[in-house]
Amino acid sequence: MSTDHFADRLIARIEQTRSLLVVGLDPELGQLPPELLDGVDDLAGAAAAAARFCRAVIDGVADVAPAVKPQSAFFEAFGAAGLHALEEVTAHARAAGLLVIEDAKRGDIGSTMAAYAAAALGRMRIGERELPVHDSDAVTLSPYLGPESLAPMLGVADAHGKGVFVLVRTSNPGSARVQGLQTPDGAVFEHVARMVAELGEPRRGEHGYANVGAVAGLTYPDDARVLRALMPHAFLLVPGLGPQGGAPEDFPLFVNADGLGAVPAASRAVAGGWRSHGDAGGAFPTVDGRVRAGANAAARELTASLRGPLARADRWRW
Ligand SMILES: O=c1ccn([C@@H]2O[C@H](COP(=O)(O)O)[C@@H](O)[C@H]2O)c(=O)[nH]1
Repeated sequence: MSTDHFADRLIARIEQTRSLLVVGLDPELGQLPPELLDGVDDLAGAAAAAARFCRAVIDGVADVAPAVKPQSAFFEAFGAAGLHALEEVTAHARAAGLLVIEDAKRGDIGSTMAAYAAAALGRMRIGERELPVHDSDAVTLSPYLGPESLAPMLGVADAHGKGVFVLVRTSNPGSARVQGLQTPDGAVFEHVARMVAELGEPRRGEHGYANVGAVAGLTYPDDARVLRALMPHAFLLVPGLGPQGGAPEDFPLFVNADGLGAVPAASRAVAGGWRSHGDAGGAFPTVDGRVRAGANAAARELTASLRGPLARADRWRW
């Protein structure tokens, strides 16, 4: 059993790749180069094409990003073949050295969460044996069933060096309607942030960061300060770059003074790099090469766009 700590592993990868960028893998078929879908006419073929696309993206970003974030919905949409594709993509990313954050947004009563924990973080007990299942490094969780609903997932995370990211302030426009509701002690998302901090306090690694992180949308930069103050030791997973309109210049608001504590996540802006960056003078004759090169160039460009604003923290003067 690994006793490594998720946040320490994430920091090690950040230092190795000199990048904070988490690359989302959202293989919606419209995002794939059309050649990958030539002759595809069933779910198994579509799932295989999606997996091939994700493998090429992974190969393109393995040296320039610490982690990938497969969106499980896009894999589940292909049925059983999609689950197989998700496992294959996860294994490919881990073999390439990337951490894998499964974006599954799980949340249910405790007994069901134990099954979700086995499914996402990779251990299924059968009799005396504990068998590896789908081996992600972390998973996103919904907090709305309360802290005890998260306990089984945290138990598995603690035992196996894994992590969780709890939805606190999501990037979508409608999040304000629920998460932004005001109570006498602050907005609902502030209560959730306090819960994340409490759950994380006994779960801090060598670098001081907890294996309980939070999702905080880049599209709500005005809330970054309060979130950072309420959860100083949580890693924030910050989606919203690119098509959702989040501005790279706002990302430093989510980062701690040590230059750590937040990782931006971008899916379409990187995986879609084959459209804009992937054909440098026809240098990449294969579709896989084009996807790989496009993702690599887009990831480098996004990382560079964050580096300037981050330079105030010593760690990022690279
Ligand atoms: O608050 C949240 C939480 C999760 N997401 C997920 O991130 C990606 C976003 O894709 P982009 O192409 O980078 O916009 C997607 O899988 C969402 O489910 C989020 O956007 N916001």
